Amino acid sequence: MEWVRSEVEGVRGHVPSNFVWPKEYLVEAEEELEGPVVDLDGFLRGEEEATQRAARLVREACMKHGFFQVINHGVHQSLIRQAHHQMDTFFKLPIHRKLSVHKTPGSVWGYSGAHAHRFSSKLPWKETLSFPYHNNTSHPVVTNYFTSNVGQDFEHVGMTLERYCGSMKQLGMKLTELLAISLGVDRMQFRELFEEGWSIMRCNNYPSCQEPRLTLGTGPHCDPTSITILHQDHVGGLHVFADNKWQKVPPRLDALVVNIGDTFTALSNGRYKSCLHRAVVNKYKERKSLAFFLCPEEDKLVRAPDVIVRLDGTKQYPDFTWSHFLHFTQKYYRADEATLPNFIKWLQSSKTTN
Ligand SMILES: C=C1C[C@]23C[C@H]1CC[C@H]2[C@]1(C)CCC[C@@](C)(C(=O)O)[C@H]1[C@@H]3C(=O)O
Ligand SMILES: O=C(O)CCC(=O)C(=O)O
Ligand SMILES: [Fe+2]
Repeated sequence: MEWVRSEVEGVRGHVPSNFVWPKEYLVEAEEELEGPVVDLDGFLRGEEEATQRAARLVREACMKHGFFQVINHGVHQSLIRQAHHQMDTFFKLPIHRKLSVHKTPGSVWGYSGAHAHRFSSKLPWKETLSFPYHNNTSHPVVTNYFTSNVGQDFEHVGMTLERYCGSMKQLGMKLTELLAISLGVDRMQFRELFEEGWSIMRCNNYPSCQEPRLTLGTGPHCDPTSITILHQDHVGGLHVFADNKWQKVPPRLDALVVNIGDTFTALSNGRYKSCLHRAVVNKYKERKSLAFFLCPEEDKLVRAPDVIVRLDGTKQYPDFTWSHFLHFTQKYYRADEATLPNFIKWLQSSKTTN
């Protein structure tokens, strides 16, 4: 509880009131989600039939709820294990060291305990560490992030997480191809937008909680980003809203969870749903997850391909840049289930007032 005590006063073994979520958020999930588990092996080997099969599954899942899992994804199991281990090394640090990389206002990067420095109610029962990733720089950005912000003794942690991010970026780029195929556009359609983009890597630690039914690890939201590739540990706690109810995503250590985010919804002209999801906590076990958010290059325009817009007959979203959207979520709006429509309204009203 050290991480909570450092941020919030008055912890007495119960859940402080700013961690208690209103009743309507606390509806439990009864069922397990039968989302598709897409085998990527044939697609990654360039086999045509397997690619078409994978694209069909992805298309169906993205139109329904924006969520699927992938197996045979090419990321070594041992790298995933090591990344989890190194994230633990960070979260086990004494609080004063974690706070030395505390997020600064308006920035996505750094350590955050329950986001208590940003919000005053509906606090999430988690601590997070977020850092940027880019593969085409002359220096190892993640390793440098750790050595210059956490300490020289974190070089090895940084190097492992750098390799993990490298694998995520590579897989993310392949997923943009599969998504393009599934939308019926050129498979390289989205490459240019994402290739040079900065991705967001976020490590999540959800401590066990005395009263897990009163709070949430991460409240209901759609990721504002484009494609999220998540690995959850064996504990379980990720829920997806599908068929009008919350459903549990049972952990599968060999699988990676893929979510469509708001920015990809805009790129698909609204055909693909941004996945509404949340994470719950439990009384006995802490839970960890690694979330890699693939983002477009900051100042390039996010706009659905003309072929799609022509076929659909209308353009659902105005053009915007990821840097503008990211700024909206860090300065003006706490990401939730309606971030994209509210961003569009904000964009349009700021155009008319200027
Ligand atoms: C652009 C972003 C905003 C958040 C971090 C990245 C990607 C996901 C977003 C987030 C996780 C969605 C749930 C709410 C949030 C506040 C959180 O609980 O962490 C979001 C992130 C954030 O603004 O820090
Ligand atoms: O921890 C999880 O399972 C989900 C985390 C999440 O949704 C996020 O970080 O955006
Ligand atoms: Fe999320």
